[in-house]
Amino acid sequence: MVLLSKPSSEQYTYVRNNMPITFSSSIPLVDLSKPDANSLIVKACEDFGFFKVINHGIPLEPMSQLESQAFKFFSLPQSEKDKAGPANPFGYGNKRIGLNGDVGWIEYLLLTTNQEHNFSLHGNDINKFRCLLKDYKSAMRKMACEILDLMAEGLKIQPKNVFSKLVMDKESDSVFRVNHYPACPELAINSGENLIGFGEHTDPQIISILRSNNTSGFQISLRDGSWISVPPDHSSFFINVGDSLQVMTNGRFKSVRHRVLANGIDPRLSMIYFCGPPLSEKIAPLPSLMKGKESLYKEFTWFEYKNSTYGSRLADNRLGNYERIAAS
Ligand SMILES: C=C1C[C@]23C[C@@]1(O)CC[C@H]2[C@@]12CC[C@H](O)[C@@](C)(C(=O)O1)[C@H]2[C@@H]3C(=O)O
Ligand SMILES: O=C(O)CCC(=O)C(=O)O
Ligand SMILES: [Fe+2]
Repeated sequence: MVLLSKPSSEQYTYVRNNMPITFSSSIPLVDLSKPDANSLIVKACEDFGFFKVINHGIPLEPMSQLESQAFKFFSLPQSEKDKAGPANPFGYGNKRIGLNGDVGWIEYLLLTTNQEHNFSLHGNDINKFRCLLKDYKSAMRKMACEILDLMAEGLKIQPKNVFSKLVMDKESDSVFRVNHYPACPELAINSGENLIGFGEHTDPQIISILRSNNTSGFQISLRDGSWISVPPDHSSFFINVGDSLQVMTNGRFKSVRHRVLANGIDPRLSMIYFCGPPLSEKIAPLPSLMKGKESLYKEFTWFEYKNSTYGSRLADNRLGNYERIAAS
C-alpha cells in the first residue's frame, strides 16, 4: 500500500471512541457438531444477524497457509500488486472501496468464485496461492450450504435446500474477498480516535462467511445502534446475515451492519466468502415464511439488486428502495 504515511483526516474517516473498546461476550455461538445448532442459528439471525461458528470441520493448516500466501502477496512492491488491479470490481484494490467515493485503511483482492480470475498475481508461490484459494473457496461453499440447510431446518421450512440451492447453483454469483488492514502506528500514539478500515455497511448477499487472523477491529451494530467489538478468533468462522436473506425471511432475519477499525499495532487479514444467488434469481419472501402476512418488500432479481448496490455508497440503506409502504 503506497499510502501508508500519516493518514490525513481529509482522506480517511475517523470515529471518536468515547469509551475504551471492550470485547463483547454476547456474540451468539453455534457449535455445528451439536443437535441444537439449527435453532441457535435461527435465534442468532433474529437477534443479531450474526453468529460465530465452532466445530466446523475445516482443517486449520491450509487456512493458515493461505493466510501466509496472502500476507506475502500484500508485502509485494506496490507496482507488482497494481498489476492485479484496479478492482473493477474484481482485482487488487487499495484504499478505494467500490466506485462511489468510499475509502478505508485497507488493501484487498476481490475475486469471482466460479471462474479463474484473468489478472496477474505475481509472487514466488503463485501456483500455491491459486491452489489454496481454490480449495478454500470450495470449503466455504460447502460450509455455507451446511449452515443454510440448518437454517431452513431451524425455520421448519421445506425443502431443506431452499437457501443452499442458490449457492450450489453453477450460476451462483458468489464473491471472495481477502482484506488486508496494515497496522497504523499513528493510532497507537493518537488514541481517542479510530481510523475506519472498512466503513459500516450491510452485505447485500444471502450470508457471508468471515475468517480473520487474531487481530481485532471487526465490529457489529446492535439493534439499538450501538457498536460492539467482536473478539477475533482465527480458528472460528463468523457469519453475517445479508440483505437478500432479510428479504427471503420477510424481515424475520435482519442483515447485520458491521465495520472494521484499523489497528495501531497488528495488521489484520480477513477472508470473506459472500454467498450470492444466480443473477436471474427472484429475491422475495418465501411463501412458507409469510403465513398470511404481507410482503414487506417489492420483488427484485439479484441482478437488479446488485446493480443498485454498485450505484450506492457503503453506508447506504440499500433495501430502503425495495421496502413496501404498509397500507394503513
Ligand atoms: C461501496 C461499495 C463497495 C461494495 C459495492 C458498493 O457500491 C456498496 C456495497 C459494497 C459491498 C459490501 C460487501 C462486499 O464487501 C462487497 C464485495 C459487496 O458485494 O458489496 C462490497 C462492494 C465492493 O467492494 O465492490
Ligand atoms: O475485513 C473484514 O473483517 C470485514 C470486511 C467486510 O465487511 C467486507 O469485506 O464486506
Ligand atoms: Fe461486509
